[in-house]
Amino acid sequence: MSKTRVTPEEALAFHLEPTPGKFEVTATVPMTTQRDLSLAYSPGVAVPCEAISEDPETAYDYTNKGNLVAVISNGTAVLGLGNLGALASKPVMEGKAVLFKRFADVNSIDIELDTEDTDAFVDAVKLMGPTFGGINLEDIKAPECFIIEQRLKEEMDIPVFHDDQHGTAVICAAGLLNALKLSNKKIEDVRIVLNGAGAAGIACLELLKAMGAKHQNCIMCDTKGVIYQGRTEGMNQWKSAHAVATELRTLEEAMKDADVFLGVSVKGAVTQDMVASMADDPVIFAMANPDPEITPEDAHEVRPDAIVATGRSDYPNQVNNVLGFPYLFRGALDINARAINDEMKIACAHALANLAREDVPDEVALAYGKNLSFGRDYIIPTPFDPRLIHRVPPAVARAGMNTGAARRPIIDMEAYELSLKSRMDPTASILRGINARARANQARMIFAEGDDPRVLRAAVMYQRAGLGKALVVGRADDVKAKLAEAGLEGADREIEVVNAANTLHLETYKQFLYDRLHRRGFDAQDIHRLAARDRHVFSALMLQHGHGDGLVTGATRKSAHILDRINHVFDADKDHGVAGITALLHKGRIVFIADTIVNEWPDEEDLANIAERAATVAQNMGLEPRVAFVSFSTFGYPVSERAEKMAKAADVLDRRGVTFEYEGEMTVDVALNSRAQEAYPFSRLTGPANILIVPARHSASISVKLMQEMAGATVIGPILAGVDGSIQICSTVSTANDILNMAVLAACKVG
Ligand SMILES: NC(=O)C1=CN([C@@H]2O[C@H](COP(=O)(O)OP(=O)(O)OC[C@H]3O[C@@H](n4cnc5c(N)ncnc54)[C@H](OP(=O)(O)O)[C@@H]3O)[C@@H](O)[C@H]2O)C=CC1
Ligand SMILES: CC(=O)C(=O)O
Ligand SMILES: [Mg+2]
Repeated sequence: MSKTRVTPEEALAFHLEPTPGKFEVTATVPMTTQRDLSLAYSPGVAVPCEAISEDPETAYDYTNKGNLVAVISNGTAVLGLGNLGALASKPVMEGKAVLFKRFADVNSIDIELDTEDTDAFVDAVKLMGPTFGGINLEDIKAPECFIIEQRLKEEMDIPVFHDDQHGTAVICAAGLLNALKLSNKKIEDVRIVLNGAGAAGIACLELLKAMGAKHQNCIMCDTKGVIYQGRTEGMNQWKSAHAVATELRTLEEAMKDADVFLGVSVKGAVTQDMVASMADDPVIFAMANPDPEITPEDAHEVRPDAIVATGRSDYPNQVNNVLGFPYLFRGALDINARAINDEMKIACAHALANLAREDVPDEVALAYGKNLSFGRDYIIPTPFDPRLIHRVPPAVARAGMNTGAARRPIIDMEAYELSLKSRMDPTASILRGINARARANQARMIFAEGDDPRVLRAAVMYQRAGLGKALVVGRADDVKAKLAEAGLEGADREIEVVNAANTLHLETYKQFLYDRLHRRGFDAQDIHRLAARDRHVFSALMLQHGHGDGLVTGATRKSAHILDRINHVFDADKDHGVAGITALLHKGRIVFIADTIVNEWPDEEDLANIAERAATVAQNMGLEPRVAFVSFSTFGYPVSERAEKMAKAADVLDRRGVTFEYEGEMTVDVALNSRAQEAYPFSRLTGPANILIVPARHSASISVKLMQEMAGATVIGPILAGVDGSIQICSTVSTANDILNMAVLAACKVG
């Protein structure tokens, strides 16, 4: 993994632009009309106020309390930079707030308290209790942080969690579980040296001991060296609890033959000589921020056998509490927890450790520019792993419910996990319904491109998810080798590998193709080549003959090429009413755009066909279709012959007597915005359109790609509709997950 260098200028510009700081507050309710104002403010607001006064628990229903966390600091231990004071800690606290939002959809606000007085700090936070669903304490130095957290926990009825203590401890434990697994060592046996006896250090050692590390095997150091029994200088009760009977006095002495070094102290506290003196296969977590106790380069130079982690995002193995606090709070908030207890933290550590041992999704590889698989450079999931949001909070919530921390236990855990998926990824809720249908259908899915690792992984996922049988077209030895390379050794035995050499049907396929193509310029030799050597044609022939129920292809070749090949076997063209429909998912909304693949320049009859196809797809995906024929004019103004066909397409549908809603022609804003639609009371649309029929393929392509690039919309499709066989064509940039989604669509026969 290459180091991403950030210059000081870039860092300042990032915080300055586009507006100073890192977030703003936006309203979730309409605030436009007089009526909105009457509801949001006086007099309407009085009603929830009285309801909460009568029953305080309803604050979780009528206010944002249940999803609002305060990140609170006094700036006495800002990262590893020391006591910079409350104001200077604000960039870190704003940063934590946006991490809460980005990774777990927790709303969060930073609060910097200008005091080093423990009582004043506790009083201030306590008084804020009604506002928040949880309190995340941050960068408060030890030992005051222990007193502050303890008192607030006792005196408040919402989770109070000092991130530098417990967030760090959870991640450190998760990473260590996996690092020890890789170096074949047991936590009960290893000698651990921890440098930095502050907030993070004390909590890390406490959790590791709760998970099996032996007191006598753990040496803790601070600025004065080893914390041994009998030491008096620079001590406090929290350090004393970890003092051991030992002759060792310095970090250097302690490091000799140690199996594990954990650094939560300051930059450069560890030397190469110290690392060189460690036991075989040493584990080094240099977690000080922003600069570690020793860089991975320096550690590896003297100990190539070391497993090294840091707190930074620009090295492999980022052991940083960003993997913990968003998900711990998500799980805790979702059960309206009274506290985050040890069981919830340990459940979080195990969920993280287990996730790192699983196959890594392509989205993660794309974000990091590298394929990751469990090993010395990947012992802990990366922050951009999309599975974290639906794997970690349920583990935390379950542990909270089992230990009495929940005010409102979750009844249906499966539904909860699905809601977490859709919370961060709007595709998930739509895919949920069709996934269930696909599972019920148990379709035999043909994956045409068995030489592509993404396709192979999608095929294995399809089968392992219980969606049906995966039939992979490819060479058996190649499939086996590529699966092993992708970390799926032996999975070739689960799927069925099919090819022209092992099928019993090649002659039947060839005869079919010959009958279809011999008057279109194909001789017997061409037919043999197509049937036996072209996997798209071969796969289409399998589907045509009922030797599979659906087909997914397109990951390796452009869609025009694929469509041409499929047309050798099926009538997948404009003249047979086939259309390509692309679903765009953005901000919890789904809009279909058509035609994105088949009709280059459709006339009004074609446009009406496309609308019918798109309506069927929408219905098959559980939506009530509302079609808008879009252009640059609305109901004849401005006048242009280019827009005429869009208005005429609606007339064609009138004649056909279709039963879904449609209207046109109109501009995209009128189509999508109910307020803009108010200017056209005669319109037959009862709400914003969810299907946009565009004038030509180029406008479809431009719209889809613009939404994808500018707005970050999720794209599904193009979904091929109207073919006499369930075929889906994915794109060459598809991830394994995208390919799996297309297989699910094919299994549901949405087209
Ligand atoms: N990767 C991650 O996720 C996280 C990393 N951290 C990092 O851990 C470090 C400590 O944070 P935190 O615990 O909150 O801070 P604290 O101020 O609570 O504790 C700092 C501790 O480090 C010790 N220390 C300072 N300098 C040295 C040194 N040269 N050698 C040995 N010990 C030293 C101090 O010793 P003494 O008691 O003698 O003063 C103190 O015990 C920071 O660098 C922070 O960025 C923290 C949280 C999360
Ligand atoms: C990561 C973090 O919380 C710290 O370094 O303080
Ligand atoms: Mg911190």
